[in-house]
Amino acid sequence: MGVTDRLAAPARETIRRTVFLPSWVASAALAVPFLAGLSVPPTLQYVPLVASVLVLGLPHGAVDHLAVARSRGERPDWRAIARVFALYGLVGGAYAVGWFLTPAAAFVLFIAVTWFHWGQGDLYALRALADADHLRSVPQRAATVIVRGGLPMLVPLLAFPGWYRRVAVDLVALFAPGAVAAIEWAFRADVRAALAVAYGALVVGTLAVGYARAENPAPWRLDAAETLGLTAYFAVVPPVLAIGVYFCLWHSLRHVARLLLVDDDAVAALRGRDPTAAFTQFARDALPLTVASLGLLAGLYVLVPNPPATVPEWVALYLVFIAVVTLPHVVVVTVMDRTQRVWAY
Ligand SMILES: CC1=C(/C=C/C(C)=C/C=C/C(C)=C/C=O)C(C)(C)CCC1
Ligand SMILES: [Fe+2]
Repeated sequence: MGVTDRLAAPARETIRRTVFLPSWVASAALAVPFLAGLSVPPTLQYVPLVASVLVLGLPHGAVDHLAVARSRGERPDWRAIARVFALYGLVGGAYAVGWFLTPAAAFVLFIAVTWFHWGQGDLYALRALADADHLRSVPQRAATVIVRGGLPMLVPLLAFPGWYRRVAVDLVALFAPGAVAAIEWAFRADVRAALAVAYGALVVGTLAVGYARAENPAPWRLDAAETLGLTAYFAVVPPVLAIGVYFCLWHSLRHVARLLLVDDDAVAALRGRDPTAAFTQFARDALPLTVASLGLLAGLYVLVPNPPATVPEWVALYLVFIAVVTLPHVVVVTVMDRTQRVWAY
């Protein structure tokens, strides 16, 4: 792997301690009390998602304009930056129009894209940060992407269909209040049961093949423990809260680590065991476009037919905005996957 090769052992060790540990501690710290019957008022459950506007979540995509060039070992020049801006304008712009025209289909696409994207993020982390050697073939890696992405996108549908539906309604109702009718089928008990069986079989099958192919058992154990741990997490923690925390401390933190590892100044700081300096470097890079995003979010507020009034509706508007920027973000990350040889042998 390109990334692994460039990295001195101490830098990788620092990354693991600052990346894996917080995600495990946060998810366990939430799962255990909910397992014991804790309940949290609905409005409070939105806090992590709201925080993700500034803390890790939105900012993790705000350095996309620098990321591709850096992952190639180049300094981003204006041409490279302009290409990413054009990508965002074209792909994000087209998808934004799609939300206005067919909000229910746009919502389904949002779930599908996030499913793939959060899965691909975990595949990178397994290969580059956890040194997984058990994902030897493309089908195994594709299955891992589906398994990992399904944890935040499918398990909440199985465990909390009411919550899931409520969020879907909030998103599409910004554009067309009745539009959720088109996706009502997804919340039916028989559909969810079929999805649960198929997904369960895929999880077991993927982990079993990985076990058989693992030379080094430790990364496989990490993969299995994360997969089963997150299954429990998304099965017991209400989804808005669960996804809010996962978005910041799992997906985004891992992606920020990936970005640090292609930034020479940040790598130097990590080598010196100074993660704070490395993360400060990231914050500086991410600040301008995070602020610009808030301006675009305000623009979306003006444009939607039914502007938000309550916290859940504001979060719905934010999620639509996230959807629009996630599509080009996935293109950027997929290009990084290629340069960093995440799918190569
Ligand atoms: C909040 C929430 C949902 C959707 C969240 C999504 C889809 C978030 C995507 C975030 C992205 C793509 C971030 C960028 O990396 C569900 C599943 C409808 C269920 C209920 C709670
Ligand atoms: Fe991402």
